[in-house]
Amino acid sequence: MPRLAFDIDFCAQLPKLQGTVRKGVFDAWEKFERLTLNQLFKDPGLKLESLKEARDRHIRTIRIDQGTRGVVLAPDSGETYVLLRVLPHDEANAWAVKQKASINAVTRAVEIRDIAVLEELTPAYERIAPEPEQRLFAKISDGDFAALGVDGTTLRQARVLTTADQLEAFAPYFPQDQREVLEYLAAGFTVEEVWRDVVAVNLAASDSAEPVNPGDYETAIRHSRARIALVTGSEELREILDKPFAAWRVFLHPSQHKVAYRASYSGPAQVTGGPGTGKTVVALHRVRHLLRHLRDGDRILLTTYTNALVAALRAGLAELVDDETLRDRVDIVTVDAFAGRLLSTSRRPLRADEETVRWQQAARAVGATVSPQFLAQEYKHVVLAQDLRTYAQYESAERKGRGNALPVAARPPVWSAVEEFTARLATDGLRTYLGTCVEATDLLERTGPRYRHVVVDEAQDLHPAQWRLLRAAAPGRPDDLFIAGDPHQRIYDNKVSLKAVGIKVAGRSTKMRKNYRSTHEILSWSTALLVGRPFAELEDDTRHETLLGYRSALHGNGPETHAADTSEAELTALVARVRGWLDDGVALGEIGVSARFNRTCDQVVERLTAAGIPARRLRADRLGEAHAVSVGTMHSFKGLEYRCVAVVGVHDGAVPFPRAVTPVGVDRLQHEADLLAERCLLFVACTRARDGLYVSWAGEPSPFLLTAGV
Ligand SMILES: Nc1ncnc2c1ncn2[C@@H]1O[C@H](COP(=O)(O)OP(=O)(O)OP(=O)(O)O)[C@@H](O)[C@H]1O
Repeated sequence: MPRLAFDIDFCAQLPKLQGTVRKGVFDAWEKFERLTLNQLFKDPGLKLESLKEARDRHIRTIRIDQGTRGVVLAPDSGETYVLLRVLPHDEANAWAVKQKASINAVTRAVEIRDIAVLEELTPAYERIAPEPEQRLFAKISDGDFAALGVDGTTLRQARVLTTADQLEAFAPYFPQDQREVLEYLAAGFTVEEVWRDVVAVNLAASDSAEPVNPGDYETAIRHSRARIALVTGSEELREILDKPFAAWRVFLHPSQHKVAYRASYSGPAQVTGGPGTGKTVVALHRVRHLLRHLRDGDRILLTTYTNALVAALRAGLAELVDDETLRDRVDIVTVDAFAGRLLSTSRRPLRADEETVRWQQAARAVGATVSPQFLAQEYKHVVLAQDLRTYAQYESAERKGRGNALPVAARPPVWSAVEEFTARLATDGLRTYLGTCVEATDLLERTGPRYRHVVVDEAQDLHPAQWRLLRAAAPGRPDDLFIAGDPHQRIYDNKVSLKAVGIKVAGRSTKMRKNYRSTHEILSWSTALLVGRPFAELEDDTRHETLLGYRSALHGNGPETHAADTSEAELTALVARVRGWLDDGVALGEIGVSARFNRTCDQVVERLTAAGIPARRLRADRLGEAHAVSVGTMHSFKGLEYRCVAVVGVHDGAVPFPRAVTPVGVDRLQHEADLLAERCLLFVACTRARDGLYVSWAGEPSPFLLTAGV
């Protein structure tokens, strides 16, 4: 039976296609379902035409609606055709004649290349190329290229390239799998790494040891799951057409698929990766996989850091899992809310501003002479982090990672202050979030785990007390914990060795490298904010990594920066910028504005509203609001994304915010950690942007911006 499948590049076009064109696509798909190939070729409405000047006779066009044609891959063998692009009539023909389809000899997947453009570019580059040994791929042998699936034609073209910039110019025209191989090699990955991380993951889809049959497109299409969607029913197609941004539901990269749909992990598993590499997407698909195999009575906990992210995860899961009763078996809550629910306590959580006063009172009551800031940090980073319950334990505790010595003789008053602080909280009907986690963990350890699986997103900011709670929430069995996080986006100072909290992910940790969100320009600019900084890996504090090696497949404009003389002028410029985006067709709900302080956010809302641009403070219950610009603090932007993002108030004295940075004199290591958290905060805010990033300040720019070339 014939059928029409859909290429990922067609899906990328979807948001821009008009309703009549989408309907035309739907009608064409239906025809393929109803008619035989013979009938399809004769159908006067479909007009399945070959093109006279086509470089590849397998590339044809079909009628979508008046004036619009679809370009399809129409193989001789098999009955599956693939819709590659939908374009106005003349453009469709012009594009179609230049394309050539082939089957990758190693990955066995279908690839499309713009052979006409490649053949035109190659001689021009050859003329200006230096000696072969100075060219981009001089050190890679033909044999290695072949082993990675690079064919003779691509090899000849790749051999003329001298710089990564030249590769970028060629990239959109190269066949997809081969392009990825070239880009990773150019980024400095070894042949072995590219084989393991790029090629082998693609291979997983095919199990045959037979040589590839270059004419068997039917099989090759099945091996192209990462790029070609086979739609099984009209409902599924309607969903794809109606929810054009949800490409991640359909096209997982093989590396994502492998991690999310692995049948089982023998213990806790972890996925790491830079911003926008699809960690949340993988976590959601993992939940779908676990749901499919969940036994009666078992439940899943899907947890993250903020309420806004809870709302985003809930919306994401609803897109991925249609069955509501199945979805009801997943509890989606923040870790703190989970702890509070377990205890069903009526005690009120302590606000941050109340904490300092209470530490002051506790210190005074027991005659301790240390500062409230020191006590708060000692409680969080030593007492709660190491789960110390008695003075004897505290006396012998190592205080690793603290930058100030505390001789044993000085510890009794500190411990007394801690006891005083916690006792007063209890009498006053108050609690701290982390203290609640400790109590909830004790409860679970007495009464037993509540979930079969726990899936954690944005894991990098969790405190050891929160990790212990999650560890206790599921029994230590295969697939107990699935953890997604990025150490580069740590914006609260919780450095955790997972091993120390009883979670061993060694051998079950995967790193994602391909950024699906931001353009290459936004990603590299933002990365410059961090370059040269060592980051502890989540699972092992002794290993260090840099951000090098993350790549974005998308291109666009670079970030725009704006230096204003005054805050007033900065707000005026912001209004103009937002208006510019709106004029360019960006929807209100696709714009986010972020600042370091609540106060600035309020001013932004006020100014935008006064200018007639609807704007709202970001709230979990309003995520995805279509009719207003979202305005929120940098902290609240964690994990979210917008088509266009403005980060404002990035001036000296605000980022880093001096009050959030412990003075060197109080604790040298804490000072460094706090500075790094502030740097990461700016990085997180900037990497929320998909297509457009705008960064502004009044007066002197933040010193962090200087590393990004401002
Ligand atoms: N395979 C895919 N195909 C298409 N889009 C994808 C794919 N994977 C992820 N995306 C898109 O990329 C964007 C980033 O994904 P996601 O939020 O999962 O990344 P993340 O790694 O969790 O990001 P961050 O750490 O910055 O919060 C989203 O818009 C998502 O829909």
